[in-house]
Amino acid sequence: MLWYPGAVLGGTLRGPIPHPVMLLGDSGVGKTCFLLQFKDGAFLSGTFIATVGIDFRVRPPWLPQIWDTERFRSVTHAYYRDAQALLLLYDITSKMSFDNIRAWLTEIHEYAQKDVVIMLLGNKADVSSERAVRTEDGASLAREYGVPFMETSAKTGMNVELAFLAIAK
Ligand SMILES: Nc1nc2c(ncn2[C@@H]2O[C@H](COP(=O)(O)OP(=O)(O)OP(=O)(O)O)[C@@H](O)[C@H]2O)c(=O)[nH]1
Repeated sequence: MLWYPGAVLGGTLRGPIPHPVMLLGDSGVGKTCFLLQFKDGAFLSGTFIATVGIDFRVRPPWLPQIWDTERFRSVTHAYYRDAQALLLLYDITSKMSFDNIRAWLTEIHEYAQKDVVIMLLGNKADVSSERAVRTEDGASLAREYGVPFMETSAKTGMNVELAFLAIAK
């Protein structure tokens, strides 16, 4: 466990976080935004996020222990081994991203440590008009795999800090 310095987190969260935490999930589910929301409460939309994404690829100094896995695809499996906690995201407006969760979990069980802490997150919960995955379906899949679940929004910040707190327990 380590304590993240306030400068890294911003906001109010101070506490032990498993080291390291990885964010997983299909492209576009909101991993980068989720991380940014956690880091400083900011939400970036549209094209600007692509620019930010380039910085993520070289892992900025303020982000030493949290890896945005999509950007490190080629070495992902090695990183799985070191992860103590995984946040697995799908997009509630994308049925495909939800359907792919089973494949992600298979990969996790194959490569991650046996005692890794996993949490399933249905992100973009603020876009209720375009919802394609029911909350019950997310909860039921999570039950099937024995992992905790909640819906989040990297845009409004809903449950973002809570998710990191939950995996820190
Ligand atoms: N409405 C809404 N949009 C979101 C949310 N999270 C992310 N987005 C948008 O979804 C798009 C993809 O977000 P990213 O954070 O780049 O997704 P990613 O999972 O990092 O995608 P890759 O980098 O391709 O792996 C962006 O246009 C974001 O603005 C959310 O909670 N609500």
